[in-house]
Amino acid sequence: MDYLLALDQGTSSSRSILFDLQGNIVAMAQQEFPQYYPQSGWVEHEPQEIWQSQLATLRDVIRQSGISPNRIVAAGITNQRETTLVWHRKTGQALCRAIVWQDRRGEALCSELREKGLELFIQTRTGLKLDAYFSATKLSWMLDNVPGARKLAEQGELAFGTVDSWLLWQLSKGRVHATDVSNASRTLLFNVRNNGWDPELLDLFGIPASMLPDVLPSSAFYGQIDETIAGHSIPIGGVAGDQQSALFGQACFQPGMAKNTYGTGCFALLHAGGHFRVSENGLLTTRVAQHQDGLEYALEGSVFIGGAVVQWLRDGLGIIQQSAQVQPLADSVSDSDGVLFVPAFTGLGAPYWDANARGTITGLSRATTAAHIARAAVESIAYQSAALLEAMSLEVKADNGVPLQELRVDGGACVNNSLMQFQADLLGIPVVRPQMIETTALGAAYLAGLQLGVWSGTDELAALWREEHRFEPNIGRDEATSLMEKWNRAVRQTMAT
Ligand SMILES: Nc1ncnc2c1ncn2[C@@H]1O[C@H](COP(=O)(O)OP(=O)(O)O)[C@@H](O)[C@H]1O
Ligand SMILES: O=P(O)(O)OC[C@H](O)CO
Repeated sequence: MDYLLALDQGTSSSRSILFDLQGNIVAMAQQEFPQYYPQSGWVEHEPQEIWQSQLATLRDVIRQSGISPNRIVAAGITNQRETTLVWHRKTGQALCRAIVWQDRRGEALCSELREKGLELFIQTRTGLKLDAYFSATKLSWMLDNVPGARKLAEQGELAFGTVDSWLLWQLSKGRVHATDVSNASRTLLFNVRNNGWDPELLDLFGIPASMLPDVLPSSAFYGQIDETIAGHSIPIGGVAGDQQSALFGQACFQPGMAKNTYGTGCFALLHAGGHFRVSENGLLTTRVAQHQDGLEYALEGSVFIGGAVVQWLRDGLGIIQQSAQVQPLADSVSDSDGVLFVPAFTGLGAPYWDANARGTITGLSRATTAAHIARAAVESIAYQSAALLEAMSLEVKADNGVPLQELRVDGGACVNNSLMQFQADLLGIPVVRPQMIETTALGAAYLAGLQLGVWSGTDELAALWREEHRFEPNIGRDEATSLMEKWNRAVRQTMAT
């Protein structure tokens, strides 16, 4: 029996998972690492802590499994996206801490460019909104603020990368400086329609082309994990950003197929085939993980506070002690008795895009209990996702694309059956949970396995996908519409505050 290794470098922890060739988990190791918040709106990671935690889990998973590393056919990398790193080519030393995707310090440059009317120009090339979320303004900030950085960059001495590139550099002992299309398409520097770094965008953000990694398809030969790392060299056959990797791991290979990941936030991606859209509903167009020739896109939208609302019930309100307790508490009442909870703690993402909105709980009465608030909190995850997916459906319908048939789900909060049922009720389509919910890591393993010839194509992968539970809509469309109207009214109140 042979194995595939997935390295999953997330925002709060690094994980390594060993899969067998049927896509079953054989062993898993995880390590959290520190987050740094040097000032309001700033979020940083220490590059060495990212690498050392990933390395520790890689070694740990191999040790735990008792498998000889020469039986690992290939490794795949998947990662938190947009987070920006720069290092010295000669020494491999990081220039400064990584600027994390949540960091807002690039906002000043974004508004400058917005004032110059460049938003649409950028969106038609990248598919993205001009926002500090993406890598370009983070990289530009480093070049302007770390003493001597711009000069070194212009002399070709610095390398830029997202987290995948940083890991590739470390794993290959400085031999590989590369990224994949799904990660490149989150930088605001990559022209997703002609598949290359865009000279005009580089000019706009002041980025020297010599810093950039080579861009490869997501399933490709990236080089070897150096033999000193695991005792045997292992080919790296796949790289993808975590949300695109989850879309791949969910076997959403055809237009109209979609997944929603219910983690701290929620990330919904709808496969859009070869159709590039400039969204008018605040959605992003991004490249899917690429395993063959041709350009394929996904529509993407995110909910900032998803499962995190449950953490707030635990840490902020103290009405539960553990996340899992939310379900029995919420299920102890038959409905939220008119309570609506809009958890706009950090503003609202797609389709509302209001950075200044703040959370509200409406409809409180003397009869309201902690259970009603818990129920409203759980329902808010489904309401926000439904609004997002509705915007996606409208967008697809407007240009006769393939409509959403069902929603595949994963992420830590998808274990909540009541949440999944309510999601199906609101959407009016089945919500389907697979047996394997570690789809992010699985996607990276699939991409690597395809490259090494473990599978001949995506049909074989689609056959490995197994349904665990299907939640069919239980309410009429009129009732769902009326619920969404009430929700949207509550959202408007939030935006007015
Ligand atoms: N039973 C549950 N119902 C709703 N949310 C839950 C439940 N169990 C865990 N969560 C939430 O799921 C999130 C964890 O999911 P996970 O996929 O591990 O997140 P991430 O990858 O973003 O760290 C947490 O925000 C937690 O509050
Ligand atoms: O690391 P996660 O799972 O929080 O995902 C982060 C996303 O890739 C950000 O775009």
